[in-house]
Amino acid sequence: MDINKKLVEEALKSRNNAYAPYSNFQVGAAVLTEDDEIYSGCNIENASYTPTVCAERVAIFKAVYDGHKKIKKVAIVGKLGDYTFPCGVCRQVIREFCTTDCEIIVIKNKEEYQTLKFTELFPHSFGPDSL
Ligand SMILES: O=c1ccn([C@H]2C[C@H](O)[C@@H](CO)O2)c(=O)[nH]1
Ligand SMILES: [Zn+2]
Repeated sequence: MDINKKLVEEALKSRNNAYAPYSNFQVGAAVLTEDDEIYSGCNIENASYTPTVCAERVAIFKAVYDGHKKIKKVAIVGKLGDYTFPCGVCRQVIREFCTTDCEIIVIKNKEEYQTLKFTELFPHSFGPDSL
């Protein structure tokens, strides 16, 4: 199966695991590491609100914990039928671990998704090489 399609399916599946009783906005994400492993995540909210973690960061942190520090694709699905783009905090976290040609896949549903370059989404960023 086409890898983008596989990431779309994993993100959609992960969305079902969202813990989002406060916003009722369920999000799923799937990332592809440089060595072709897939890690997925969902958003996990909190009664105190600020500890909430987005789906993208859950997926990325799982990958990094397992030793995969380079990510070449990130797929995201929020409200079905709409494109959901990563929030600012997640863009910065993606920036930390992305490859130079990293792609973002935003998903409307199983059949409709679009791909964009991460640098298009987050130009002029501050990253590890800025220090
Ligand atoms: O790209 C996004 C945008 C929002 N959220 C989550 C955070 C919160 O739980 C809910 C509403 O903002 O959606 C994500 O997981 N990823
Ligand atoms: Zn986020």
